[in-house]
Amino acid sequence: MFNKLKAKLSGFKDKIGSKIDEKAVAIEPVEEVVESLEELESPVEVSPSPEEEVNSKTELPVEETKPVPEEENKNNKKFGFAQKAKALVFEREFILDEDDLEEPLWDLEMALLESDIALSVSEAIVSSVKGQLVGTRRRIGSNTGNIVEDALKNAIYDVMSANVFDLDEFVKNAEKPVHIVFIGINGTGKTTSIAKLSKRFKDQGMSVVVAAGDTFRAGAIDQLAIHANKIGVKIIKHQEQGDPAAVIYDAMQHAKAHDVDVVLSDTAGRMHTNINLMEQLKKVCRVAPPDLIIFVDEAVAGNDAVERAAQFNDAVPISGSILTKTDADSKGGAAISIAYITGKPILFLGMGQGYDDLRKFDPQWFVDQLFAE
Ligand SMILES: Nc1nc2c(ncn2[C@@H]2O[C@H](COP(=O)(O)OP(=O)(O)OP(=O)(O)O)[C@@H](O)[C@H]2O)c(=O)[nH]1
Repeated sequence: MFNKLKAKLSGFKDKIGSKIDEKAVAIEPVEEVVESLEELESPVEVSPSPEEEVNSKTELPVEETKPVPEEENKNNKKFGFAQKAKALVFEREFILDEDDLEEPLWDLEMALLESDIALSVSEAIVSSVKGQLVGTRRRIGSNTGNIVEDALKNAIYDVMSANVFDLDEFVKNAEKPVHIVFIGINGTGKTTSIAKLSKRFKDQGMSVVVAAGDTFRAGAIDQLAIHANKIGVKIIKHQEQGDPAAVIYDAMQHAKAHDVDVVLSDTAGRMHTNINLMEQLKKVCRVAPPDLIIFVDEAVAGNDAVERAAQFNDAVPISGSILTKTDADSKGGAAISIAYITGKPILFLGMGQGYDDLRKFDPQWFVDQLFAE
């Protein structure tokens, strides 16, 4: 999972590491300067501490303070510089500045874009990483990997954690029946995700009905019926080519009459650009108002999935997304971008074809996966 993206992020860490090594080597000559300054220095008085200065000022009238001879003042300055340089070198620290980061950050942005992360999201990540690293003091020879990794983790976590909410908790606490409508294009795993969630809610002790609202594609009703049968939940269905709003309305009536907890409504796959089908979706939402609308798309579609999510969200405001086929996704771009672009959270990740291959989305878990050995 996300192997290509993992390799790219690790490349960025290495690049910053080499920058730091270069800078460490460049600092070495300063040590020689310090040594030669030390040879030059004649013993001089150390400048008084601020406390001594205050005391001396209170003890002596201002006019009695003697001016420091010019030669002695020079030595003091020299001494001050030598002290500072010594501190710099002996503590062997330096500060990362914008110049150090310019090239690696450019490479990072390219790597993120190549991983199908949307432009605005890549920019947000790069700007956050930059903000965290510029001005960071580093001890030469210390482990730089951690600060770079932490900066990347924070930046990715921030863009992925938009309005996170817990679907299980929502369903548990909402007035029943809870109605959830699933939308998206053909073949991305909508029906399979409905089946997975049916099992999840059933395993939590809730009663579930599925509504065969995809009356458009031949075989879609049978496909859902097979899943419902395997999982042991009721299906409400009409004839193919029937009105999806009518099927879903019936499913809600059935749920109310039989105290069913959750109604999961399938809908026909449709392109976000198909105005008639999008109008049909709005009708479904008017006739049987959903508590939640979940957009389903496949992670492997990358930027396309993110653009579709944004356009569906404009037509019927989605509550969140399920990204399927993450088990086959090496780039991770859709997963990283979708919540930031839509402002709606990822709810679950589909991670295989089995009913239990559904993972509740946790941005921290995702970010940790990206940096796992
Ligand atoms: N590897 C993998 N395959 C998945 C996942 N989710 C769904 N699939 C497979 O993707 C294919 C399409 O899934 P469906 O659930 O039929 O897709 P759909 O969106 O309902 O398609 P339509 O009925 O055409 O609208 C099936 O072969 C599923 O088994 C997943 O998380 N990982």
